[in-house]
Amino acid sequence: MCGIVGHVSTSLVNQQIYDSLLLLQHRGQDSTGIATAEGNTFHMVKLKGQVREGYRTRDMRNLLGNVGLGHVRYATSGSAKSEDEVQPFYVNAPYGLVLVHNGNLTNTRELTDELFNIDRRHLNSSSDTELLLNVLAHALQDQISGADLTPDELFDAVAEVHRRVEGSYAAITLVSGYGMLAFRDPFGIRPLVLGRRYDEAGREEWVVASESLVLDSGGYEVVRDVEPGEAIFITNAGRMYSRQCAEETTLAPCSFEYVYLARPDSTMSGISVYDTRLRMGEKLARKIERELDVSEIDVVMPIPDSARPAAMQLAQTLGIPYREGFYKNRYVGRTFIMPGQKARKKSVRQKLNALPSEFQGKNVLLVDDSIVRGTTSKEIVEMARWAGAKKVVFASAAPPVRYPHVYGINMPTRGELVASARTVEEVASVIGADALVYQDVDDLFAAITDGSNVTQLDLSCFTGEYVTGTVTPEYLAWLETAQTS
Ligand SMILES: O=P(O)(O)OC[C@H]1O[C@H](OP(=O)(O)OP(=O)(O)O)[C@H](O)[C@@H]1O
Ligand SMILES: NC(=O)CC[C@H](N)C(=O)O
Ligand SMILES: [Mg+2]
Repeated sequence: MCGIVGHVSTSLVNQQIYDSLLLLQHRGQDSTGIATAEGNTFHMVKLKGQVREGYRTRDMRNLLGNVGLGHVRYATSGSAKSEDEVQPFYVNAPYGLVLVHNGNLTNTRELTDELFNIDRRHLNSSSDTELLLNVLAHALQDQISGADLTPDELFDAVAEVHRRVEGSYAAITLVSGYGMLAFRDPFGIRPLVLGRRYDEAGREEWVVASESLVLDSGGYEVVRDVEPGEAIFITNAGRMYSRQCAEETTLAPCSFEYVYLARPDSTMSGISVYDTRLRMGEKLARKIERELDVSEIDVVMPIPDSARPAAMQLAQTLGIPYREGFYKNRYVGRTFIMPGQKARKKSVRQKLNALPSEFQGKNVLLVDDSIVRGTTSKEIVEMARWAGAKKVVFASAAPPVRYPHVYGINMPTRGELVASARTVEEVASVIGADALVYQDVDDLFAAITDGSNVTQLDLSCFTGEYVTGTVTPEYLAWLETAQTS
């Protein structure tokens, strides 16, 4: 999952983009890039690694202009290591376009073939984002009629993107000389929110971003989410246009955003991530009450960071003390989104350390937001025992992850998923826990949607049902071989 942001401002935008990307760092750590538009010229800086270590003062100084966009990447297509796949992507025609993308396309093979053999467009990487940009550029080229580009021509091009492209995409594009275009796939799988503020002269400044916390911190009001299938165009002068560009839309946001990916202080589709995690904790507590003898549990502990709100609420619901027995090194990034199993495994130990005084002679209930590959939980259970725990019970605030996630989270092969071909008891034994309780899918659904207008979610990694309806067994088999590294 990546983080994207675009700003249309009345003053230099480089620092704002940098600040926004820092706030979105939890969505991707592989690489980052910023592009700005100064008149008809794009300035662009792309780097491997994270925002804080990457950008130098001289990079920032060159990023001139009042309009720009940025990206933090967590690779889901192609390779995390490839320099050629760092976003933004650029094409010089029509007009000059740069694009950032969060999501994952599922018809990349067909698009690659069509773009080369029919549209005669050159592709220089195996990134699906490069495909998305080229489909958009080709469609826009077909739309241009007069000397000046109109919002409707841009929106018609997005409509063509919706017709050709399958999968998930929240994207932001700069159109040289004109402005910034943002659009979201017809299922709204990946998030995108629009914000506005006023400068000292009362002029509008706009932002679109993956998460609302970017808006909060920049002093923007949340205007609304970009609707599924909708496109928004903001001119360089700050005039905003929008249009629904898809023939049919169904809002089905990715449930994994609420489980793990998004920051708790963000709100997506009108649903607070933090409140969702509290509700997940409460529902999981009820299930634990039904399945285990709760009086035997001495303490509830979260696996930092993402499990904290759920574990806190779970402990309160059960009336059991909540303790923090694992201490986290804040300088190690998120382990799940690191490329490569070796790095992930090493990082869990570097990242978390157990405090023996909290474990000695106790029956502990460890709560994590999810168990995906089982890398974290296996190490954690071992550490809890080493620290002196008598009994280690594990609870996952998400249901078993049994199916590949094809919409922008890197879990493409069933073989990697610890729960894919195992019963709950078998997973418990793999991770070394005395007992294991998973959230039910219905409870997760209710925890996310309760009190909101959202009636559908992408729950595919838990259920195997893919909302776009275009994910075939043949595609999933191909994915296993074309795995991102
Ligand atoms: O079963 P696994 O494959 O290990 O994946 C699941 C773990 O990975 C994530 O933590 P991560 O360290 O990425 O981030 P966090 O600090 O936000 O919890 C998630 O919160 C789980 O703890
Ligand atoms: N996680 C994402 O959104 C990744 C975007 C794109 N698929 C890439 O791999 O670069
Ligand atoms: Mg975690």
